[in-house]
Amino acid sequence: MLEIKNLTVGYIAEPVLRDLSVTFDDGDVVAVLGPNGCGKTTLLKAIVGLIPVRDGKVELDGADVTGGRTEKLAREGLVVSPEGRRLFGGLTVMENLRAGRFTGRAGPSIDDVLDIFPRLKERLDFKASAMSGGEQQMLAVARALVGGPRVLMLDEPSLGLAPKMVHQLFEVFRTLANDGRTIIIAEQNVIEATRVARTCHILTGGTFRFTGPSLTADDQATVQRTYSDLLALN
Ligand SMILES: Nc1ncnc2c1ncn2[C@@H]1O[C@H](COP(=O)(O)OP(=O)(O)OP(=O)(O)O)[C@@H](O)[C@H]1O
Repeated sequence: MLEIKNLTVGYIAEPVLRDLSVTFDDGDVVAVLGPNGCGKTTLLKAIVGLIPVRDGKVELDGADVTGGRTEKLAREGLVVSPEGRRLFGGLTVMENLRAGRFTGRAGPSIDDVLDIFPRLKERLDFKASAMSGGEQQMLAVARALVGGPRVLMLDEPSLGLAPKMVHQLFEVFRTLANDGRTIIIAEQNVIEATRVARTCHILTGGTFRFTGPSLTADDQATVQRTYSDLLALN
């Protein structure tokens, strides 16, 4: 279980996140929804120690991991697949996947992951930088998966993907959660995110303004309507 307690984070005087608290349960698929610049990336970065926490705590199974080293947290199972992919552009697909195993954690094998993304199987010797944006997105997720994450956080995974691919990728997230992983999807694509998530949080003004289930079509409509209403207010 990943718990965020009274988190305050910022870059300059004015914080981006203020006194934000949330619990991410094992095996849940969670959407963190919000408009450009609301702080979704900031939240994920703060969880994995990429930016300093001003106040509050990050706890993994009750242990305080606030401000931990990103690499060490990945070995403990907290992994972010960042927006903009951040792959090793000069390395091949296979080399990128091998690099993802640095965590030493048990998880899907490279072959397992290639079965999920057959497109990558056909491009194992391609340099990451020579692939399309969508293919790079798949590789970023695949590389995170071979690290055996317990909590996999994805920053805008739909970015640059064709709608059909977004749909397929989000179905993969649902499957991954079935074996106990927590999947946290930071997204602006509210329609796809609400379809796959079980819990949705809406982030505006530095904190979560709405939290709700996303299990039925009615729930999903409620989240989507609330999201539009909150955006209209800001
Ligand atoms: N390195 C930085 N230095 C100063 N301010 C920053 C920095 N990174 C982000 N910010 C600011 O923090 C706020 C939150 O940014 P963040 O990237 O977390 O938003 P986001 O919700 O992920 O947005 P998007 O959906 O556009 O990626 C924005 O106002 C942004 O300008």
